[in-house]
Amino acid sequence: MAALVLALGLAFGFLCVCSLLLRWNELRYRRKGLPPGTMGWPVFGETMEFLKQGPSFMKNQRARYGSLFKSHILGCPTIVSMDPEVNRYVLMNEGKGLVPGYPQSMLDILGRWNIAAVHGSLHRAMRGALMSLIGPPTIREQLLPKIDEFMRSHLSNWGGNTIDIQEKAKEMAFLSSLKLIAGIEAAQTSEAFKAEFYQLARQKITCLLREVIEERRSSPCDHIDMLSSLLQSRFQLTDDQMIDLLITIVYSGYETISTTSMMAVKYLHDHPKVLQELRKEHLEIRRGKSPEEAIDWNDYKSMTFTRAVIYETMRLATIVNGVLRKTTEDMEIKEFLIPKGWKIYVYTRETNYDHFQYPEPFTFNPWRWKDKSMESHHYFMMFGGGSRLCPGKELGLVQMATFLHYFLTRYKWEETGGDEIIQFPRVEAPKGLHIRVWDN
Ligand code: HEM
Repeated sequence: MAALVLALGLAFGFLCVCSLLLRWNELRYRRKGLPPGTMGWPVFGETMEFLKQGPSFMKNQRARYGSLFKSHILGCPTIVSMDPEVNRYVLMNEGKGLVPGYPQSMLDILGRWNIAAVHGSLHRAMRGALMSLIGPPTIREQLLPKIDEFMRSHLSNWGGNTIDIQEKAKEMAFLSSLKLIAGIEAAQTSEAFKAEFYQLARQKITCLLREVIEERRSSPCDHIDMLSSLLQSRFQLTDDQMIDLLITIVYSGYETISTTSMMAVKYLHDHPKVLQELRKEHLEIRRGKSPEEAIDWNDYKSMTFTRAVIYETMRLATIVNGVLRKTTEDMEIKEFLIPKGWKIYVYTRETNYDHFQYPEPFTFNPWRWKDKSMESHHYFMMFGGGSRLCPGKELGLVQMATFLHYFLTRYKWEETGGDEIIQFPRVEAPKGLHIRVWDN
């Protein structure tokens, strides 16, 4: 009996302490004008709930507090915005007291000069340098032929095998960017990079890139790749800035491109009509070409259904949940006051499933993108917006379209079955996505 009373007493005491802590944390962040919401536990906030429940946590909070609410997630007091108007305002007004708000862990990998860590005139200069490396004119003249060559070789000899398409898509994204940035193709060098990259070993990647830069300076050969463009660029970046820019290119494209490509293969497998129409588009392009002939810019531009399939994949799978900003001064948004130093999570995921914007939002329907105005719609934020609109958008699309071109024209496939795909915090197949492939 005494033990029972003691246990009940302890449980009661524990509940009292918990509710006091929660109450204390709410009071700590109570400020006039803040949006409604809860702040969770001291230090940890609501991070556990957010990571465990993911999108449901966001939806529940929205149901209780509206599209703009406060929380404490990922170590910071944060305003979560699921309001498309506010999201657009935040993205379009970077200069007015808003800067990127990514965690230190990400900056540690990408470096202090990475484009997401710099603002103002330095950001404009880095962006100018980056666009000259990966903008549409460079893709057309220099990058597309290399991407074509890479995809042909990467997608060879798959027929008759069972492969993990998640792994192949990751290799595709990583190795193609190495080829584009510094012409790295030798298996030995790319394997060295891959090992460090997969372990997020920034220091070693920096050393490897520094060696490549030194070699390039001492070698008399003419190279045509991003590194040589940077070395001759009018933007005159320092070696450290160049290295951070190159690392950012590899990291930014890696997960986005590989995951979208894997999910496109998944959705195409599950939707034979879409697959049929897409294959028709690609066979039509091949019809006028010899097997060894590369695809060119006009071929890419004619891939309108492919573009629609890629957009629909990115929308339905939600490859990017949102972007983070930090306030550098107190600011007013929609009659609320956001204190200096708070994060704003521009959470765009739910916009992808908006019934008005995308009727039957949970159906995979690439035809909805045939209406070209969808891509320039105010609420289309899958590539961000404003002065930080993804500079790799076109390059990413070209890489994925070329990958699909060779995959569909060369092969047929079926899933071996049983592989699980999770959607949050990021889209992945924890044990891989295995497919049996045979020649077309
Ligand atoms: C499916 C492919 C891709 C998706 C969905 C995507 C998405 C995004 C989004 C949402 C942003 C905005 C981030 C923000 O506002 O804080 C962004 C920025 C960025 N992306 Fe992409 N991206 C893709 C491919 C690429 C590729 C291939 C590259 C590089 C080659 C790239 C490089 C960058 C860079 C450097 C930024 C930062 C721009 C800045 O801060 O000015 N992205 N991307």
